[in-house]
Amino acid sequence: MKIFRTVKEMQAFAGEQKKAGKVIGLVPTMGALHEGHLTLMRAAKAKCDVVIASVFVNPTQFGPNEDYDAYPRRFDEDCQKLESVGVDAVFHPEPSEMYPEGYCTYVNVDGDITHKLCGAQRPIHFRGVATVVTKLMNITRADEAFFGQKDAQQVVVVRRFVSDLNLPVHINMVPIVREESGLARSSRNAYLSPEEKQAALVLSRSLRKAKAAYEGGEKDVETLKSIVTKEIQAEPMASIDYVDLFSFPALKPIQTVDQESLLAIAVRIGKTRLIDNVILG
Ligand SMILES: Nc1ncnc2c1ncn2[C@@H]1O[C@H](COP(=O)(O)OP(=O)(O)OP(=O)(O)O)[C@@H](O)[C@H]1O
Ligand SMILES: CC(C)(CO)[C@@H](O)C(=O)[O-]
Ligand code: BAL
Repeated sequence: MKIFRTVKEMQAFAGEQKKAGKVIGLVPTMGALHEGHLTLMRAAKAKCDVVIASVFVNPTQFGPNEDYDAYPRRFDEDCQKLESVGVDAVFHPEPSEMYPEGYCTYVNVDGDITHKLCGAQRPIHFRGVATVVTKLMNITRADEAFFGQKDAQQVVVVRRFVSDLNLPVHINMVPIVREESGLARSSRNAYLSPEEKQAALVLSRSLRKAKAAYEGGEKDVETLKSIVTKEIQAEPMASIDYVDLFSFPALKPIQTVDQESLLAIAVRIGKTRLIDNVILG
C-alpha cells in the first residue's frame, strides 16, 4: 500500500491510474478507523480498480469550540487496517499541505440543506466538508466516492455540490455499521467512559422504538419525534442537540411520513456529541 503525504505525489499516482484506464474509488476519512470505515473501503474495492483512502482531520470543518485538537489520531494503526482490506493508496497530508499560506477558496453550499440538523449547530461545518471533499476529489481524480449513511446530511450536501459543480464523480452511500449493542460505530466513541458507552445505547434504542412505531402504522412526524425525545430524556447522562425528521434526500419539512424520510438525532453523552439516524419509508 502506498502512502502519499503531498498533493503532488498523490496527483502523480492518480494520473498514472487514470492513464491506465483504471476506475478510481475515493474513501475520505478523518482516521481513527473502525469497522464502519472498513465497510466503506470494501464497498469501494468491490466497485473500483484502485481504492484511495484519505486520512485527514480537516481543520476547516471544526468550529472554534469543537474537538479538532482532541480528535483521535492513530495513523500507524489506520494503515494496518487499510492494508488488511486491500486499499491501494493512502493520502495523509498535513493541514499546511491542503491549506498553504494564502489559501482563500471555499465551496459554500448555500441552501436550506446546510442550515438544519448538524448545519444549525455547526455553522461552518459543511463549508469545510464541501471544500475538503472537492479538493480530495480533484487531487485523487476519483470516479467513485464512498460516504456513510451515519452522516446522512453530509451525503445530501456532497451530492448537491457534485451536481451543482458538474464534478465527474458518482457518490455512493453505505448503510450504518453498528456494534452488536446497536451503537453506531464512530471514532468519537473512543471518548466515552464505560458508563457513557452504556448510556449512548439510548441513541439507537430511541430510533428503533420510533421505527417500530412507524412500521406499526404511526406516520405522524411529531409523534415519531416525541417517541425518540422521551426515550432520550429518560437517560440522565444524555442531552439532546436535535431530534428531527425531514424528507430524504430533499430534507424538506413534512408532517406525515408518506415518502422516504430521515429521522436524525444528535445527542451529547457527557461531553461527547454523537449522531445517529434511520431512514423511514
Ligand atoms: N458506523 C458507520 N457506518 C457507516 N459509515 C460510517 C460509520 N461511521 C463513519 N462512517 C463514514 O466514514 C466516513 C468518515 O467518517 P469519519 O472519519 O468522520 O468517522 P466517524 O466515525 O463518523 O467519526 P466521528 O466520530 O467524527 O463522527 C464518513 O463518510 C462517515 O459517514
Ligand atoms: C468526509 C470527511 C472525511 C471530510 O473531512 C469528514 O467529514 C468525515 O469523516 O465524514
Ligand atoms: N463524520 C463527520 C465529521 C465531523 O464530525 O467533523
